[in-house]
Amino acid sequence: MRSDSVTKGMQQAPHRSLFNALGMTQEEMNRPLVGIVSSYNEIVPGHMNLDKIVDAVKLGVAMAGGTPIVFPAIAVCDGIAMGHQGMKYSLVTRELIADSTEAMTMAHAFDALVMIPNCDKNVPGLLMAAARLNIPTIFVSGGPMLAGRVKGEKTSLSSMFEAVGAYAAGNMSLEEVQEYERKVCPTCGSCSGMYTANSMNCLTEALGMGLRGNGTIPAVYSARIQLAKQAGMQIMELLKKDIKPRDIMTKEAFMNALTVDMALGCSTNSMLHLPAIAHEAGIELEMDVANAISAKTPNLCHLAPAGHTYMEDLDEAGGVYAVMNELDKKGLLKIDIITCTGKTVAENIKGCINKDPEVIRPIENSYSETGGIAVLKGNLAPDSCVVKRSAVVPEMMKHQGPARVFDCEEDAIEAIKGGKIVAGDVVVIRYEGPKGGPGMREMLNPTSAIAGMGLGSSVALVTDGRFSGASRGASIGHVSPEAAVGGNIALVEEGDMIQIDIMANTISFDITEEELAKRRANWVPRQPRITTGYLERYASLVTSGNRGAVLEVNKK
Ligand SMILES: CC(C)(O)[C@@H](O)C(=O)O
Ligand SMILES: [Mg+2]
Repeated sequence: MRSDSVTKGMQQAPHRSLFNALGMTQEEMNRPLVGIVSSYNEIVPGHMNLDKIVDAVKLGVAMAGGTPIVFPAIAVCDGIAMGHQGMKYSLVTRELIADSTEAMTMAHAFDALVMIPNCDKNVPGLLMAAARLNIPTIFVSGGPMLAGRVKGEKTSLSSMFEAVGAYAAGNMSLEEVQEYERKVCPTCGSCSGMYTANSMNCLTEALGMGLRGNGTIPAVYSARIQLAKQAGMQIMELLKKDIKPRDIMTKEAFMNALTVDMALGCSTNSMLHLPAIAHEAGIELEMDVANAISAKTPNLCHLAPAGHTYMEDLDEAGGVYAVMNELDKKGLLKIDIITCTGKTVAENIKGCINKDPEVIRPIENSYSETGGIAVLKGNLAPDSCVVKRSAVVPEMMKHQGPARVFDCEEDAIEAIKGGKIVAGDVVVIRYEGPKGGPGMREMLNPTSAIAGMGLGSSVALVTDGRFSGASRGASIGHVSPEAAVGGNIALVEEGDMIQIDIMANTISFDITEEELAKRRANWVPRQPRITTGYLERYASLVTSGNRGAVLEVNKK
């Protein structure tokens, strides 16, 4: 056992003295040491219940003969970090979570790990750590929040953000906004639409790293506690059989995850995180691959913000396995690959039928023949950009309009709220990329303002930053290369005509080669906005959005 190096032999007598200090018995020291990575804290609503999950996992591990040992991971609430400088510190925590988990695991020679994430960056951060460390690992998340209820209708956080836009446009009263404020987030858990946290928790199941229900069982259901106990017991099975993350997270598993992503209509952030996780597993996931999968995968779900169904509905309908079952009818998944259940995908999804065709469309009656996400390319984004196609209204699938250029999110918000953006405009927000921000801010405020002010069917937004899973409309993000490294998005000028064709996967602006060369010659790099601390180091190492914004030494 890996842990023998801290528990067995004469040289380890000092180590054992410290395990004694922890109150551990000799029996516990003799058993496999299972690290439980707890993302519990008191600021993230999606994490405030993780202490209960941790307790249940510990019980499961102990029941199956292991010694559970808890250590923490930090976690940011993107909702609370939204729309201010704090959002620069969100994506960047993904790397801190991965790195600190690596450090704790290596330092203490754990034999196996149970990862307990829930919100946006903890899921990919811990999946990255799992792929990097490659010791037996299983995931159990905290689970989604129940939907809120306003005026008898289910609702969620995306409507809350849009209510602010509606208020600014004079379309909603203060009392109504306050009612949303009180009611949209009624329980603990990750906010109840197909936002980033739930997208990533569902994809953990699709990747084979979490048990059935990991993505969908609501945080407040007792079934979530049972799932945690099962995960605790199952890690001991994985340890016995020596099934490791890279045995599970193969190229085929990532293809399955991308396929499920397209069917579920996941957050565009999945297009950052899946390549980053794959990179840790030694697999390079190109954006072109995502597009090829999107081209042949029907979109089956329209959860909020694309529609009016929520995670609790998806769970009732049969969850991720039921979606996979639909996809399997057209042979869209690799089903003979191993998962954390110790079984293949085929064995896992057998008999998991779709119980609600309103929530999971049958494959022969999909929302669209192609997937929820589209990757676009053209002179505005030579290395690609992404859009949640399933949340774009038909009128905006093809759009042409003048560029309205802003060099930061705040300036764009001021213009939108000030009524300076009109129907037809294409709002360009740049210098918000991984290096430029730094930290690639997630911009739910401008997209919600556009939607809430009734401009969703006439205004597009293009950025080298990123979006929330709660963003809808023609919100096109991750433009690569980003402005800060001199990408073409830095060369766009106010009034340039921009053409977007989402079904054709193209995005460009009208400019001659000569004019583009002239603008490039005149372009002067911006001074970094932040020159101290973690963000300075992050900006110096981060790659572009199309590479998953992974950190790399001495590379662009
Ligand atoms: C606040 C949200 C909704 O969680 C957002 O951060 C997302 O990415 O989906
Ligand atoms: Mg987010």
